[in-house]
Amino acid sequence: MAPTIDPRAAPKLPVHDLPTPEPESPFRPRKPYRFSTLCATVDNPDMKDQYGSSSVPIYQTATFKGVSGEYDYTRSGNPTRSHLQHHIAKISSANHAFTVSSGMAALDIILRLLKPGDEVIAGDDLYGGTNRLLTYVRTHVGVTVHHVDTTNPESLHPYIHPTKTAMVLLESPTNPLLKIVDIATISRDVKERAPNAIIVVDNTMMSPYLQRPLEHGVDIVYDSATKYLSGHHDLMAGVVTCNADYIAKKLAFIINSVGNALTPMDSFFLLRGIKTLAVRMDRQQNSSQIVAEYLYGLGFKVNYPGLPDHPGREIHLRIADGNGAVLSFETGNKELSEKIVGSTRLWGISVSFGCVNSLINQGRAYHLFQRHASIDAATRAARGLPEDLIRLCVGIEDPHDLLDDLERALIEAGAIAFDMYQNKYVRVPENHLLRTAVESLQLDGGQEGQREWFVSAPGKIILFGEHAVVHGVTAIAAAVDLRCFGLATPRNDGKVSVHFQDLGNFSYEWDIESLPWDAVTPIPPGEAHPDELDQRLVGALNERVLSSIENIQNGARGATITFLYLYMILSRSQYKPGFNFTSRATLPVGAGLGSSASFSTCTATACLLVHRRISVPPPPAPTSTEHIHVSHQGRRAIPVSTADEVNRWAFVAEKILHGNPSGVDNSVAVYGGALAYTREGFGRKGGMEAIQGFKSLKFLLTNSKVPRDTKKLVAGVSEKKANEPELVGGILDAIQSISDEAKRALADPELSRDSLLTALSALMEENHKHLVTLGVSHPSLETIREKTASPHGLTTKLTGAGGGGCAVTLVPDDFKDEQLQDLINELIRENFQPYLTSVGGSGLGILSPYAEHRIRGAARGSGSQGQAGDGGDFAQVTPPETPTPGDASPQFVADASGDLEPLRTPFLNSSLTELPEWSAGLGRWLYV
Ligand SMILES: Nc1ncnc2c1ncn2[C@@H]1O[C@H](COP(=O)(O)OP(=O)(O)O)[C@@H](O)[C@H]1O
Ligand SMILES: C[C@@](O)(CCOP(=O)(O)O)CC(=O)O
Repeated sequence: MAPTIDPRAAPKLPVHDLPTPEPESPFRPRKPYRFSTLCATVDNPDMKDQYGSSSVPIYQTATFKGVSGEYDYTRSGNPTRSHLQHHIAKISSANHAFTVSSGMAALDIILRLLKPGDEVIAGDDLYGGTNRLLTYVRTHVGVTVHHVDTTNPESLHPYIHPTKTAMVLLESPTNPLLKIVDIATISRDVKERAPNAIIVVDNTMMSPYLQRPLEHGVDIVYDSATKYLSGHHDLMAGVVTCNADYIAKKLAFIINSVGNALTPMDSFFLLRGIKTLAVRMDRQQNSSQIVAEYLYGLGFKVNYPGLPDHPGREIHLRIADGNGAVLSFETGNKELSEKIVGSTRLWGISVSFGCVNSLINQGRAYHLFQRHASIDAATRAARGLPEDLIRLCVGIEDPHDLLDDLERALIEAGAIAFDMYQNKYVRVPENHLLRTAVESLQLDGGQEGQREWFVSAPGKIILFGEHAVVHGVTAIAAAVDLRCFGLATPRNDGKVSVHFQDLGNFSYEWDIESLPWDAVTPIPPGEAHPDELDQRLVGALNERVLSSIENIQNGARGATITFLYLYMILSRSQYKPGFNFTSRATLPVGAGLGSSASFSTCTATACLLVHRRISVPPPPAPTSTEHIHVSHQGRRAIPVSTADEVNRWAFVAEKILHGNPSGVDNSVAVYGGALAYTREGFGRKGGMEAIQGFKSLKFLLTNSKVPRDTKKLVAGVSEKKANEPELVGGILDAIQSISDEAKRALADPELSRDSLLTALSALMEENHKHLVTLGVSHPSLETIREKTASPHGLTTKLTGAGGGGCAVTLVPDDFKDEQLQDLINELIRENFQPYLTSVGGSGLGILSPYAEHRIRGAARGSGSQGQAGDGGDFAQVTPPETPTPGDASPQFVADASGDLEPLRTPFLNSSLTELPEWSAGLGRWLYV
């Protein structure tokens, strides 16, 4: 999308006296400088600096000595302010300029020209502050105010009185609806009918660069210089300009009497800001055009004069030189608008506009920030200020980043979704039911019945805070490049089945109707699961479903109950789809790397998808503006609301497997990256915070291969806490300080890499000792610590629940590859299982269900086909133990239709080393 505004094409070049180049020859007329040159050139021949300073000095003084000088008292005059006012007059085509303490102060000075009995005609889409002051003047001064639709010049005619009409207040474009007012025609009409009326224009939205109303017959122009003129939201100022000497005299008298002229310091800063007005505005309005066209292309109602069908565009083109950098759009739904505004990151939620940073706000934000607080709801409605209106004030950031951020917010809020037929994002219909219908139509191709869903989620390492996190302490954890995969394959024979290849190849199937439906209270879509598990359902599953399976091991029992619990509680009475759920992981199971959470996340996602309680918009397909979407290539294509829903249900699954989980593991499995996680309800502020700076760290994970049970270890620590509250309380506090310190160190840009690694090593050492005191270490873990410490000098701590499982070793940047290989070999000789892993990668992934995103034929084979996927950093030293391949247990019966499912066979057949690459090669993965 090319910017459509070329500032050089601006047709009008105002003629200014100062400064102008000398004529090139007596025959060639003087050529006026262009606007940006005028802006940057602060030059007043009548006020040459005694030292030739290039920047106007700040005369920070209240008084001036002597009796004959030009200045005596800063309220009445100050050299810094004089320079500024001269400069503003020059760029505004004005004979006179005044600067006061704010935009409202400027209007106040102007309104003081009125006297009792006067009549004012004003627009009906005015800034709330203007409205408030007008109301005050009306009630306290005895002035009559007529609000009319100034977009139609004729609507003023009935109110123009030859003698009584004293002032006409206009603004174009209006804020925030960007309505265009023909200030030239209105000025002419008013002058013809009421020659003494003063026509005033608020020019803040345009600035003198884009519009100089004095050139169109207006008498007074005012600007809130807090906006574009200064440009950085670092000062408040107002500007008043005019041509007529008699008006200027009155204004000067009022400003001096009131005493609100701009201070020397603010005058200096405003003068500095003005020098860059043109360049800022060029960039801001070019980006605005791009943003406006993007939103318009999505089908939103967009208010921006740069759009071809904007009402009054012809008039605007006549009176202005550009379209400005404020636009607004409507979503059709107030709550949706609130979500969009709340989901942006780069666009700041703030009042005002004209700053180099982009801002966003909306109906409710107007109330919150009192932007339009002085217009009550009824008046707002009457004046057509829609509650769902979102105003965008575009700054100088890279427009691609602005679009990226806006697009992500629109996706997250559910305002746009991918349309596979058009191969692009489109606006989602306002009606949610309709939206869901469209999604299911898109996903199912209009057919009833199921499709295959392939999902995956990462394991995690906890660097600091395991166990303590269960009791409300902050843990610091990150996703690892080892994942669990889950495949839901439809069945048409009224059965549901599971196949857990990593758990002794366990598989089983049930007639759906034979499940204990009498023991379940399904939770309707949109409702949350209660904090406590439904023990009636857990009991029924254990006693009536699992008891008939012979020799089922604990791991498979837990996984089966987890699956069936979610399957049943998420069902709706009429809709109990049959399918097989198969899981496999490149993660070692039960080793402290969060296999249970990644399994829980896959199970929850599969059940939610199959029950149609979540759906996925595919990522944008390649377009000519590819660079704009670069951050969405497969990533962040799953809306946060969907991720939140999965996370809630993955936590329920973790409760079934773990008893009392903290929620850190499933949060990492769903959101990926690295987080500081604090559980709610323990006095500290709960929640998650993304942690940067983790991804570049290198870790060696070593599986001790000693099996252990997280549920028992977590319960053991709780028991110790109950028996020895002081000891455990002290340890919890100490671990909290460790996590806090680690967080600080990771976020500290000043800290050198060496110091960071040293700090993290020391904190890991300390955290491990506390875990030893809590009784969750194991001799095998201590052996790994010794082997890595001597002679290699590396720091190792247990990670996860301990009691065996895994240890994590921080590998410094300068640690030699050969030495690392020696260490790895030594650990393998000791019968440990090392993995070199990168951290901080993607969270939940769903293979795009859209045919366009699948690679044909990829499912049939296994191994390295298609492009490498997200697991690119994966560097497994030795594959984790491959579960013994065996035949499916006798109970397992393939799909009754006899069809070979497209993905299931290759999924089961690919080796663990091939699995990441094979799955990545199937097509496009969508990530949280
Ligand atoms: N790939 C998988 N397939 C089925 N169940 C799994 C899988 N991975 C983990 N689980 C479930 O999670 C349990 C392991 O949980 P846990 O002891 O907490 O280990 P971890 O530390 O790896 O999370 C297993 O016994 C099983 O019930
Ligand atoms: C011990 C704990 O902090 C982490 C458990 O991790 P894992 O099950 O060992 O992967 C428990 C929890 O946070 O739920």
